[in-house]
Amino acid sequence: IPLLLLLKHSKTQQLNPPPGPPKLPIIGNMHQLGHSRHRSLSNLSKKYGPAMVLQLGRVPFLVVSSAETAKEVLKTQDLNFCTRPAVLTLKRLSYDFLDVAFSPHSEYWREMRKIFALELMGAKRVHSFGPIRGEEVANMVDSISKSCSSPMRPVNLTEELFSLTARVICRTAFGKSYHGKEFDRGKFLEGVYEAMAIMGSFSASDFFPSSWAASAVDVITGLRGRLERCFLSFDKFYQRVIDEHLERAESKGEHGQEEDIIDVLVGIMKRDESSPIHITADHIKALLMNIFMAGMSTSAVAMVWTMTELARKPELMKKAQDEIRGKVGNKGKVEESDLEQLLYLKMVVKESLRLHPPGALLPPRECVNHCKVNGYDISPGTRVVVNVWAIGTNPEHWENPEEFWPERFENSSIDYRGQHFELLPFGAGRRICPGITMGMLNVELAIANLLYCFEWKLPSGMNVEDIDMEEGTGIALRKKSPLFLVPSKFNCSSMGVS
Ligand code: HEM
Repeated sequence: IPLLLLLKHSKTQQLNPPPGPPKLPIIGNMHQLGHSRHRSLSNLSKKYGPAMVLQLGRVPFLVVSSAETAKEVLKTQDLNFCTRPAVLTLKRLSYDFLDVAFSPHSEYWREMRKIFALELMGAKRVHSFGPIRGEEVANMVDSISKSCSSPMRPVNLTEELFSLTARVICRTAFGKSYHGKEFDRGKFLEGVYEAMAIMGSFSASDFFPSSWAASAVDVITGLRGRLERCFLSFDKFYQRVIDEHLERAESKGEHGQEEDIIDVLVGIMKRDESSPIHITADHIKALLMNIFMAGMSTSAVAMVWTMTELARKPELMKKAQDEIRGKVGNKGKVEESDLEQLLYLKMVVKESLRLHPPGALLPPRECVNHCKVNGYDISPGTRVVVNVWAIGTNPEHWENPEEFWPERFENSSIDYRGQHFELLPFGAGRRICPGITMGMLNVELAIANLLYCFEWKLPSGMNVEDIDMEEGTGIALRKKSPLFLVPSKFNCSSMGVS
């Protein structure tokens, strides 16, 4: 035994772990995370480097803060880092990891991801949901137009944009005719926010795995109870919607409407004998959880930050409006087919995603095999967090990184689809977001119509410096306080096409 201990000791001595701040007993570096995790971690990385290690409770975390190191982890060694840790809160909400987003890397995940990326989020399917996006954006424009009748009345744009994405995603997932009973629209949205708050909250069991004391802490803080209530209300609701879709499929076969996401999944469930995975109601529920949690607030958060940055720079807003109005002319609305030619608008959205990535820290990955990153040894079981916000504002990659300056992309090929590691709002590698096309269509169409249909001013007495840029807490990096702006209707009929 002493010989074995000696061997083990000499082996650990040879390891070269990444640098990191000194840690306290038991909690490690937890006290250094602060209110704004991406900013605290970014500050620490300025001292300890782009690959630094932190100990949170019993769990070691590798924090990545430069494009080069992100490329190493997300591309060169992706296979070693593309599993997700088995986090307890996510286990319940993902039906024991039957989903895509939190399921560990395995043959099962590959099959489910294929279904998600090709059958639910493939280009053809996403475009088939175009009429839903168009109608719901028009409803938002109508709702805002009503406010224009009282001059200088501010509109809560945060509320309008969250409600827009909720309507689009609900209709895409559940279909046009669906009206909830247990979970009406307002309550459903509350449920989604509660689930996201739970996912973003501190669970002692995740940092002290297999500890009875940590489980007790989660019971005492009420986290376990909240999680169970949240899970049960979603479960009951999803079951009813799935049953309705099954009945509809039995009774009518073809019902003549455009297929919604549950129709597609119910179809796979029925034809599925030869497929490697037998899809059940629980698989459908787990995927619905992903669609609501990963798809809804990310798009809305991106829209709010884009309008906030434009409100702070009226000259850029005017430039974007001139482009849109010049290209779209007097059609009365921007359609999805117009978006391709709105190059400045695309740069504006890209710049907003650089400065305010909704996923400021990528969802954690876990190292599977011992390996080296930047010459440092990384042990299996180490969780890996990529600080997308720190990379997007790293002065080594970006000129004047704090400035909102869409023109920086004018002669640049940098794009957000996982090939340019200085810009990672959708992540990269095998785990890259499979909802990019749908997310970007939601964001660009909404912003284009807001800019085309209205002139926007700040509420009276307010200056651009007064716009509150504080970030909220939670799983998506949202603007903390709602954005209020004053709209006035723009006369689109006066426009010609340039
Ligand atoms: C602007 C909108 C969106 C943003 C900024 C965004 C961002 C992200 C990010 C950063 C990740 C993690 C990627 C990684 O770990 O490397 C992710 C994963 C994911 N996203 Fe999105 N997303 C958006 C829209 C959507 C939409 C509309 C859907 C589907 C309806 C979706 C579904 C997913 C799923 C299922 C995953 C997990 C992928 C996996 O682990 O294999 N996202 N997203």
